[in-house]
Amino acid sequence: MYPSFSLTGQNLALIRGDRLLFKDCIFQVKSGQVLHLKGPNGAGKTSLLNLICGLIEPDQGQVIGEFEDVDSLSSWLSLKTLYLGHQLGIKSTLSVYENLAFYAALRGCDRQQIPQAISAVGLQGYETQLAAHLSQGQRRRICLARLLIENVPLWILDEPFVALDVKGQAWLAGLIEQQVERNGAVIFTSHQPVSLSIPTLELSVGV
Ligand SMILES: Nc1ncnc2c1ncn2[C@@H]1O[C@H](COP(=O)(O)OP(=O)(O)OP(=O)(O)O)[C@@H](O)[C@H]1O
Repeated sequence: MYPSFSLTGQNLALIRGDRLLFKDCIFQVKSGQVLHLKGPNGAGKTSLLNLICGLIEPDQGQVIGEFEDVDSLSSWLSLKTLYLGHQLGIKSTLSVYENLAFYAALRGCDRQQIPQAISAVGLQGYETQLAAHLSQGQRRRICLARLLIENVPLWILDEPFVALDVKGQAWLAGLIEQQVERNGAVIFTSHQPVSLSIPTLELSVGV
């Protein structure tokens, strides 16, 4: 079980280019919770995820974190968060295994978990295939295998269900539920309805 934590967005406003994407945006997600960000294309969901991760600064308001063991929110986020964005972060010239070994080394994780993770995402038999030669859904699965290798309490997932088949979507929903059972938290965006068997917080992003 992960130690308890919370992230709170207080009266956030964000301008990108010359457009106000959102203002007076308030949210809270605690360990053991799931937050689904909703809104039409261009509403600012990815921008809000970037803001929560500290990659961009709000024009107003702030994100406050409560957590143990780490002295600043930026340190906590870099150690305790896995952010899987639209860009999969997969290197085409590396194999499935090598892509995951790269992230395991980066995060100081045990490589021995990689074969099991590859199998769990349905890529057994593809270990030595270059990512360039895989389908979009299979490339997405490499990226999702990181959830099984990097043992962190907060998952931030931007459209994680895209390109997954029906079975893959159900598998990912189950993985999110397991993360919550471990006292982790998940913030995700999805244009598709997502059926989770646990209560889900929702936030509509936009002005
Ligand atoms: N660096 C930037 N400079 C200027 N405008 C930006 C920048 N980044 C994003 N935007 C604009 O902010 C708006 C919101 O983008 P964002 O990606 O956050 O939307 P979204 O809700 O995630 O959309 P989608 O559902 O299509 O993924 C868009 O109009 C986009 O063009």
